[in-house]
Amino acid sequence: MDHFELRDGILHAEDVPLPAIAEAVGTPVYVYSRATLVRHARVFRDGLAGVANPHIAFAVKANPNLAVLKVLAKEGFGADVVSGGELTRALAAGIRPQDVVFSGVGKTHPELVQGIEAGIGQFNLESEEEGYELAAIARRHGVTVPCALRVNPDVDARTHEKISTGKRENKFGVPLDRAAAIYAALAAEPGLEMRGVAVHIGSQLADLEPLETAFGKLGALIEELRTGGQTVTHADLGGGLGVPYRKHETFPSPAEYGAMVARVTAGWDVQLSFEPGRVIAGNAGVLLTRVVRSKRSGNGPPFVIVDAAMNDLARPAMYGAWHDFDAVAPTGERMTAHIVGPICETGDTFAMDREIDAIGAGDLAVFRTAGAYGATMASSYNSRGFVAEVLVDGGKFAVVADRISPHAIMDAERVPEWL
Ligand SMILES: Cc1ncc(COP(=O)(O)O)c(C=O)c1O
Ligand SMILES: N[C@@H](CCCC[NH3+])C(=O)O
Repeated sequence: MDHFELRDGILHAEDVPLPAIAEAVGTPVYVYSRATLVRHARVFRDGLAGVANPHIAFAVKANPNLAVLKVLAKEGFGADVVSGGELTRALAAGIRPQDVVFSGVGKTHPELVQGIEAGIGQFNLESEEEGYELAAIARRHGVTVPCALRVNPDVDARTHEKISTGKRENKFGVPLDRAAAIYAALAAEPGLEMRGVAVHIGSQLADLEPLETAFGKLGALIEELRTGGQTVTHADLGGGLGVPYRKHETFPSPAEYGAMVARVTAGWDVQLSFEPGRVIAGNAGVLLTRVVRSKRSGNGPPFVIVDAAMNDLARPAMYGAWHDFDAVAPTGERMTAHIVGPICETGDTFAMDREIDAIGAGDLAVFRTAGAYGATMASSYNSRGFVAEVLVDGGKFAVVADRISPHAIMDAERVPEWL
């Protein structure tokens, strides 16, 4: 359930008719619902009722917009960040440094320094090498930094191969069979406080079993570490819970997920952290677009050319992902069409042979489930600029990211005088 519904035949975001946003801000534009973000945050937290004192860190990569982060900060969420830029955003949005977890395989030296200087809550180390580098920086700063070791459990998350992170061949974490030795080696380093373990096996997970398998392996590792004399007080279970992209699809609920977590982790005696992204933000946003024109295509269905493109919403082009497409003012008529953007690539295709609301030039429509991995993956390809973002709250709305024009991008470019 989300807050994007028809009222008197017009699609609204909460109490705001989408045509009002299109008129004020133009299209394409991402539209987020504050009420949906808040509801998802609470449903996720409530789902963890069986877990003592869970720490929930929103995966900033899913939607790093400052206003979105602030909504979640107000819900008591921390942040899972994977770059200095995300760290800066999380702090700017009011998330306390101690509630920030820093993940990522390629944290650079300046990013490690930034994390230390900000006093973040935990570094999730993804390699032994990173651990030694962080330890050296920590010693230079005269501090001891809290760390968890991310392990690669070699579990197939059964999701799209490009967003699977927990198979042996993926770049993430350290191999489970070396984890205890690496943990012990890093725990001996002055400057590091090895306090826990972390796992994240992938995104858009449709079933709980791979997660349960991964968590089971993590539990066994905790036991092994403790038997070996190590201290383990924290475990980070990552994110990954999938969301429906098509009407009538069902996914495990946060409550089912939480019940599984409570069962599997009973007796671990650690503080658990979570890094949900998509499940919080995905269905809290749509990409509002306008049909530029329809074009006949031989004997086949017409091409409905919209003003949004793969540079604004990359998921269909990148992963062949499905996003429901609905007219803002549906007439009840249906048609079959190919939905494409204006970019000069065949890959700029949102859907082929899709049955959709009958729609034509000038009409508004939305791509649903665009609140996660939408605007954040945008580019300015074909010199289209960067898409704008709007946050709705009841009957009001605000632009929370300006549209960045091709002019503004050009302003950052220089032609050397010798040319
Ligand atoms: C380390 C880490 N944590 C959390 C997430 C968030 O995942 P999701 O948006 O699937 O919940 C990701 C992305 O998959 C990730 O790489
Ligand atoms: N960008 C991906 C998710 C990546 C998750 C990264 N940890 C998507 O749109 O589905």
